Amino acid sequence: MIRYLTAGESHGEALIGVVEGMPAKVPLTAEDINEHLARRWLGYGRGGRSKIENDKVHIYSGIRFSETLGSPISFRIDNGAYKKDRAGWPEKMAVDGDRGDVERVTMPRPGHADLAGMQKYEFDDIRPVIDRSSARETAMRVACCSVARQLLNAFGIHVGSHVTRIGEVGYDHPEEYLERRERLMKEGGAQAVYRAADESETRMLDPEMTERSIEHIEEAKAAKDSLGGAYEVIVTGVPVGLGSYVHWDRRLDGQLVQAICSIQAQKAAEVGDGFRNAARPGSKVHDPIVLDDDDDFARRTNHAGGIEGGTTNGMPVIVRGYMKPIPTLIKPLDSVDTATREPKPTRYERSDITSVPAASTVAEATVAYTIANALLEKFGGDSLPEIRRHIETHRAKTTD
Ligand SMILES: Cc1cc2nc3c(=O)[nH]c(=O)nc-3n(C[C@H](O)[C@H](O)[C@H](O)COP(=O)(O)O)c2cc1C
Ligand SMILES: C=C(O[C@@H]1CC(C(=O)O)=C[C@@H](OP(=O)(O)O)[C@H]1O)C(=O)O
Repeated sequence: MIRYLTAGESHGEALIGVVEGMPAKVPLTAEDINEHLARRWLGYGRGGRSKIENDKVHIYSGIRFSETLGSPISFRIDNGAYKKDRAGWPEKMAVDGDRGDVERVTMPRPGHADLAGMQKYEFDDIRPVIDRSSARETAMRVACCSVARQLLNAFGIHVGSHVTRIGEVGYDHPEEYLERRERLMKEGGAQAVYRAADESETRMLDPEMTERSIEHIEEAKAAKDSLGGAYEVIVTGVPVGLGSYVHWDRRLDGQLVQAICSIQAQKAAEVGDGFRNAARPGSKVHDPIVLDDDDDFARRTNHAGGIEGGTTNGMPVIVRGYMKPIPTLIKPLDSVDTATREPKPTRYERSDITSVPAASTVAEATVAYTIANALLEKFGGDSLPEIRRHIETHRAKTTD
């Protein structure tokens, strides 16, 4: 099993990550990771911080001559804001010494981790909560999960995503983007989907929807408000039989929903047409079993999102994520000063208007990690060649 840990405060010096359990001989370079770090900054609607950061990973261990060694892989990503912001972060986030005259933050923002976090850890200052709950952490998550993604790539399993909604602008039914998405998937799997989405400023597959979503973000900005949205993560090339129905925590659908909701501000997730299926009769939901041109089992449709009984059925895996609007608004919200208990409006310094395009790339990463572990659980081995032998034996069997 691959495990990872991230450490680091948003305005501290750097983010640190350690990935353990990665098999040996998987091709991996800093560039493979930096590509996805750059993609995480795509998307209209991000705030001032996006102009400051230039995320690049520094690899310390676990890789030699562009291949994994099977030993723990460790990374650092510097926080550009630490030095470039004029806020004095080296003093405010100092590891040594005492507080001195560093001011306490005492105005909690509704919707952020601020108040619950300070009550939980008994802080009289929100700063530590702001800094660790921040989605800045997702930069290191993307780095760690890109390692798992490399393992999947080696077996022709690809993960991609595209945004389906920003606030009020979005597709009402998957049919509206299905044709375009299917064509891309036929051409180049999930990779073709994410590359097409990356061309759009809001990571949408439809140019008209992109334009409308940009206008909507501008309207929200003018109204001093923020927006949420939705996206779809697709995995192509997935073998049959990952996950299981035999026990609750081995169900891959449950793990994938957690992979999405583990990301800051993601409040719902569905596998396949999950929400819509609840309102439809079984005859319009369950994907008919057919034989394809090679006499292999296939499905005529994919409302199940590639998973039945917690187990992959060979169709593309499809998971959708739903993000709430960003909690830091230019428009003040009602709150209470935790130091004086005086009701006061929140203060605004800097924030994204929306981060749905960024969240969709983080979701690719967490889904890749989940699928990579399911792959290792079934076909595990200590090196890429060993896993390949296990997969080939299985593929030969299932196509008999
Ligand atoms: C990529 C990304 C960027 C985000 N940017 C901001 C931001 O600029 N300002 C903000 O208040 N929240 C932002 N958030 C959301 C907060 O991190 C999140 O709402 C907060 O940690 C509380 O967690 P919860 O929403 O899961 O309850 C962002 C989330 C993601 C995924
Ligand atoms: C730094 C990132 O996102 C940050 C996530 C975030 C939050 O509250 O989650 C708040 C903002 O940070 P700041 O308050 O410094 O502007 C975002 O920019 C990033 O994605 O790398």
